[in-house]
Amino acid sequence: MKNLPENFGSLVFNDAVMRDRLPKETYNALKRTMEQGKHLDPSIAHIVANAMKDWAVEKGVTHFTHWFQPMTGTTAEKHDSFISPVAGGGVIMEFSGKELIKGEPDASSFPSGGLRATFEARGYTAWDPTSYAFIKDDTLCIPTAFCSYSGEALDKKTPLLRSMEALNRQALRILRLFGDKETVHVDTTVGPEQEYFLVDKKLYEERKDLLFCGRTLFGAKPPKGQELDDHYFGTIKTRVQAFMKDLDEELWKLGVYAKTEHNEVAPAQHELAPIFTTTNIAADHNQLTMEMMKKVAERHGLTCLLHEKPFAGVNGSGKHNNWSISTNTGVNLLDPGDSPRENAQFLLFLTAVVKAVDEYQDLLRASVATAGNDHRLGANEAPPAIVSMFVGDELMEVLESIMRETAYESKDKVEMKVGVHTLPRFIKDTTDRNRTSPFAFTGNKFEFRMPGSSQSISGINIVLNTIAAETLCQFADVLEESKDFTSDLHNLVKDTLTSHRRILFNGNNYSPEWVLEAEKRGLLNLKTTADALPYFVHEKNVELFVKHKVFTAGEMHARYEIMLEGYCKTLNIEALTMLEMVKKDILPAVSNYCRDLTATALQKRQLLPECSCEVEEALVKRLSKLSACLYQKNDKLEKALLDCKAYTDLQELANYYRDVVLLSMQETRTVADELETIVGSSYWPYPTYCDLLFHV
Ligand SMILES: NC(=O)CC[C@H](N)C(=O)O
Repeated sequence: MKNLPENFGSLVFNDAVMRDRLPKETYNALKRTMEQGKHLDPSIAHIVANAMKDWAVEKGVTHFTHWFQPMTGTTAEKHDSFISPVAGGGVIMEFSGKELIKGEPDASSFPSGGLRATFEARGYTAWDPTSYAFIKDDTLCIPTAFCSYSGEALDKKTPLLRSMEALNRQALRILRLFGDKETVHVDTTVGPEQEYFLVDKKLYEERKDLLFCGRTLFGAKPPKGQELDDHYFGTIKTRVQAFMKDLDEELWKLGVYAKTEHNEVAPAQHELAPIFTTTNIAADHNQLTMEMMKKVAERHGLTCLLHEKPFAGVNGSGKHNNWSISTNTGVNLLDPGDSPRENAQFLLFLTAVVKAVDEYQDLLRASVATAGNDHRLGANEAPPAIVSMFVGDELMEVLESIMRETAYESKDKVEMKVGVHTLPRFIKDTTDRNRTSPFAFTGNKFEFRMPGSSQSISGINIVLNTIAAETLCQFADVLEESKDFTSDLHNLVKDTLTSHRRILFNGNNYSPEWVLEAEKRGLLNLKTTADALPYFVHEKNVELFVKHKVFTAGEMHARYEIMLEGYCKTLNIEALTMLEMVKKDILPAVSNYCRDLTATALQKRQLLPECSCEVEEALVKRLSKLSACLYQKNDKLEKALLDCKAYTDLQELANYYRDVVLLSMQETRTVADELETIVGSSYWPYPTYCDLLFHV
């Protein structure tokens, strides 16, 4: 792209465009709404809408859409053209303030967890002025929140905005205690690292499992996997490089700060990391990034797989959520700073997060619970299902010295007093990394490594923002009553860290010893989605979200139901795909191979009766045995699926899928994968792992 700075955000109705095209008062009013969350005066909406339309039409746009994020995890849009008939049979292009502010898509066909009955179709989309409008596929897209007629959130954006507001309220209370009078707004920021696989589109289309499920349900291990670590940061192949270049350009035009791209550990796996930005914008941008990855891949004859575990035996894909808290004046509140005051404030925020992660480990686990992520967590470089927090050895030593009130083992052996002493400089520059940790402090932010690659980041950040808001709120309640701030602050940090020390773990999260140790510490180990989701609606968690006005109890129960249903439906589709692949493709392929082997042996005998047919005989015998076994396993899976009908309770059904259906699928796969290693290549009905992973 020529002249990148000039073309960056060329498809976004951003600040520069608004300043240029809006009357001064309108611009200022809109800015106040964006920066301070102030209510938008409807009278200015019309002026904004008109300016947006003129700008878009100049760029060849004919349609607009409210762009929203229903509970499907993807985005939704309904296109309307700008045309409005005029006398004489012509049209003019129009876009009203009303159309900008509010849309009325049919809400009944989106998951609502019982919040909407099918006949109650009405739902509303409402403009989110904090995220810029943009042009995609010649359509003006207005980022919007989506709610039901009675106001319940039916999307991921509404509660995300509410959670950001909750955190803002509580963080400001803390800042005031430290004498900060300037900050008017506190936001969380996120930089989500997006992992993905690229496979050849033609090969992809030959596999029903990839088409229907986004992951391979079968596939024997290829002779080479990722054991040589030669793909990680390796030279990028020409075709992939061309894809990345195109992708960057598309994203830059949309104002997405695409920054780092590299090969990941598994063959055919890659990563894109953007520069961090305000959380709701980061969430919108991540959705756009995933959409663009898929679209741009198509142009290059590739398919982008965003599933958490498309291939067994190699790394899965995560979305590491780099989360921080910062003020409107640009101060990162998770940066230790240099003075005792900054350090004290940092330690208080850090402690709030430690307490939040410990007390709400169940919610964090539930926020990343999907059928796809179950395959990833705890395997091949992904963190395990046990939530713990890494702070690095140096910071841990400081925290220990605060907890024990003993001297910190530095040159001058100081006893660390919060608010009095200065943190050692290297805390700020820490470069420690712990790839096995689910939640790692990385110098000035937290990297939550559990989220799956296909997930919207909204859900996890709703949880992060709200749990941090809660612990900050508790701290503010105590400190606002304090008569001796420094001493009370020190004690608060010390006592809180001591009570929540169990969540801090710097070691290897993969070791079997950690599982036992974590159990001793009383940490949860929720291995599957079916285990984790019920925690979402535990009393303390419902209380939390209701208290901070992020969810109503009804909205939470609806979401629990949607997530459970999603889990069951995903497994059902996977099991049905498996049945079909075995019956229609794998068994017939084995049969064809056997038939040819038999014919060869018979013909050989006819030609030369004394000639050995040992190979054909041995193969036919082995294949017949294995295919009979596959037939039985498939039958068992089919019966297991039929038995699902007996369950009317959704949680029980999810448990059944976890305990019976998944197990049965695994048994089927084992036999089929063994067959794949024996059947001749030209007979096998699908491209193999070898083809998929090494042929881009
Ligand atoms: N290099 C890495 O950070 C690997 C991460 C791994 N792919 C995951 O699933 O989280």
